[in-house]
Amino acid sequence: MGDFMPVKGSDCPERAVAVNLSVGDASSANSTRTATADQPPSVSNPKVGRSSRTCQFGEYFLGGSACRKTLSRKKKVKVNMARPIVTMDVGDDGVAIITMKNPPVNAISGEMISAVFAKFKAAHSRKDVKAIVLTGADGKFCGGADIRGMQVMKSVGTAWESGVVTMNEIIEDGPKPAVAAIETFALGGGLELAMACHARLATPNTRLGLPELQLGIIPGLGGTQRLPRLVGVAKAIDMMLTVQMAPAKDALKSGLVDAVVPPERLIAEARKWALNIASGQIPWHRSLARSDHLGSVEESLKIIKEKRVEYKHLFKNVPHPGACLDVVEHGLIKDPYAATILEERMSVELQVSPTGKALMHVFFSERAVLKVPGVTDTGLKPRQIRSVAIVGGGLMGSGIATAVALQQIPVLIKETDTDALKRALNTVKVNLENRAKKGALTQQKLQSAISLVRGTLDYKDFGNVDLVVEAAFESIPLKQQIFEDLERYCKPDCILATNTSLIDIDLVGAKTRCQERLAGTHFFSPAHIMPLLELVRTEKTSPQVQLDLINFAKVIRKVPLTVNSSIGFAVNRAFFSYGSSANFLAIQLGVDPYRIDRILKNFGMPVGPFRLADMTGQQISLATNKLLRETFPHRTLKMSLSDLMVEKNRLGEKTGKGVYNYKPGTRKEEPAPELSDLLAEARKRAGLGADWREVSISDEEVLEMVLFPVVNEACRVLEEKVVLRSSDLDLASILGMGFPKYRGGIIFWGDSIGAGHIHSQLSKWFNLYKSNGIGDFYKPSPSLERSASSKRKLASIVEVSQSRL
Ligand SMILES: C[C@H](O)CC(=O)SCCNC(=O)CCNC(=O)[C@H](O)C(C)(C)COP(=O)(O)OP(=O)(O)OC[C@H]1O[C@@H](n2cnc3c(N)ncnc32)[C@H](O)[C@@H]1OP(=O)(O)O
Repeated sequence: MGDFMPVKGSDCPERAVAVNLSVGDASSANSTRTATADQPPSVSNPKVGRSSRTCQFGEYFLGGSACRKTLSRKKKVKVNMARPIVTMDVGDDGVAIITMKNPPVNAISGEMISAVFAKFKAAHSRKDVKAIVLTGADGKFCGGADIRGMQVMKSVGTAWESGVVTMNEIIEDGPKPAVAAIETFALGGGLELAMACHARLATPNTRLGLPELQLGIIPGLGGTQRLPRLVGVAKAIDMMLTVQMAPAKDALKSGLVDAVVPPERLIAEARKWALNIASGQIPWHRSLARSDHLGSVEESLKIIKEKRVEYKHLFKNVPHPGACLDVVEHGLIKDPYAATILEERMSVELQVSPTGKALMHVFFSERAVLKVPGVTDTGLKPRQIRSVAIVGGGLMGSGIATAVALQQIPVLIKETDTDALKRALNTVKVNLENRAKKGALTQQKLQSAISLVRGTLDYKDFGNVDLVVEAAFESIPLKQQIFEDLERYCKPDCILATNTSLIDIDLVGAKTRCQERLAGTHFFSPAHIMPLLELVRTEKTSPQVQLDLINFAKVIRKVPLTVNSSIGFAVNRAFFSYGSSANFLAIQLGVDPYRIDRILKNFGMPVGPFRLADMTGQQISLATNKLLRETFPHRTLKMSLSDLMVEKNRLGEKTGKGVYNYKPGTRKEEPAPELSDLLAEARKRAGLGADWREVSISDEEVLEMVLFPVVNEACRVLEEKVVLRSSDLDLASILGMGFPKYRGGIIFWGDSIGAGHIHSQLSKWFNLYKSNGIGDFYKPSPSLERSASSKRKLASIVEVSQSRL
């Protein structure tokens, strides 16, 4: 623990940035203070002091009037405008309890923080107050700054009005000790407030962290400076960069909290602690002044350098992790006080950056997807699924069984013969063991999970299961037969689901009577790893069954995406052109497939289209393509390269050869020397004669030619209301296809480019290549066309229609 070392901000000669301090209307903010610092480290496009509109501290957290005006113009943004309340009660013992209340998570708006500061000032000026306890209402401390407010913020502004200076002065440098009494969570700005207090007490169920980086920003209320000084540089960086939320007991161990106490004693203990600081029995720590967790500057810089290497993968295409480390470094080399001011500036700059906007959009998309009008808002209670049966133990079936067993739910796999059954059970066992090796479950849980997986060759064992997931081949007659059998053998309230990735559920269940308990559960491969689960409903699927499946998805740690039944559902439908457009570029235009993959990877996709086809299997890519060509004959391209690959038994990873070659026993791809011959043969078969010439095309256009058709089809998915809202499709593209999260999802990205540009490029390629026999592949969809001509966002194509559900 560091000794008490008063930090008087204005005494420090190094603080060079003039900061005009004025916080809202209610605070102490009439004072001005001059602080100094060197130039801020820059983020990708630093514009501090150059933007057009002033950002006031109150606006930053959605309290300012300008921000309210922005909101009232944007009526569609749903914001909780209930006024936050901050109360202060002074006890006979001389402790002022300041309580933040802003349901549901006590988020910090401008109004709220101004009120907190005002209460601190009031407590400081009252003679009967000896010490202060800061806490949150309703059993929660604070979930951080109000993200809605940050989301609608448009520009940084010219004149800077800092809030962190006020916080430093009023809380940390204030004349009376303050203790944070923390329950449930202290996150982001919440933890920053707590760290500015002189001690922190938490209940055992509390989680603490600075998760700002998940939003594309960095902490902005001193977190990058105080956290390293409380827990050490390495741990602080790990926590911020990996968005870790430390449980109370770990926080105690690392020094982030001073004591863990039961909830019923939290306030009483915090009062005592605060009084003991006031009376000098406990040291009066000011976090910014501490150095007991820091080594020498050289040691700290070495750690930062190593962390830049360790987390290199997080820095690709985004500015915020680098900015975070820059500010930490700045505070270690220079002055932590000045660094808090730089940190706050950069945090706000990042808030208006494309990455910030995209990641905040994803934050709310993740929450919106759980809300299904007519299902989750009806007061129905989900029924628990206590046992599951899977029909078919192939790659998907065994993956699904693994996902279920991982959560300690009994699972029964049905196969058609003993050998297939043995293979399936063994695959599940190996999957589970691999998860255990990665730390996902303990040895005890592993043994228990393995014991919960059983096999059968007979539907007679299905009598008691609550859910059946059919994971057989993609054959309509086969699936129809299975569902007839299931209806016969399963109990009357058993949910019957199919894992088809493409076929309309109505078609699968055409011969089934119990339509209300029929649904699709479309897992993505590998099913025990991929987080998305498309829950496909028909007109007849009952709300109860939908709710049960949403709940089941959460239990098995999947994100449930409700979609209306249609060919390919949301993800496969929107992305079916991903591979076929790449195929067209490679065969018809002569673009090197490896270059195409590289361009897509640089953009942020986990793998390019050719590597993806090798991964899923060329046969599967071909089968999917065939089905889609039957459904959308005018706009589905033939996958001539996949066709050839299958013919030559180059099925991808599993045969060690595909578009790439693979060393036996590895998944590491290498360029295949024979590819150019294969491409030549594919061209010949496509009727491209001796006069064929490759086309010179920029990387940017390659990227657009692969991804704009995806946006185009995604518009159709919205138009047809396959998904409930555009943010659902954004999330689906991220979780199902690995579309880069920091680009906000396929529609959000399309809107960031603009419907006009996408439309004009597609129209150009449509006219240029229509003679190549590719039909309407590049033709803009009517909804894209309308968005372009009306200059409306693509996201507005689908409106959530409660009445329809
Ligand atoms: C200056 C500072 O450094 C900047 C910051 O502080 S940025 C903010 C940093 N904080 C965060 O990133 C934490 C974000 N929130 C969370 O992780 C989780 O919401 C939580 C752990 C606090 C609570 O989780 P949980 O109980 O599961 O509730 P959850 O469903 O996530 O949230 C409840 C509601 O609160 C909203 N909410 C949560 N945190 C919010 C926040 N910081 N701002 C605005 N709304 C928030 C959610 O959108 C949701 O709204 P809805 O009911 O309309 O969908």
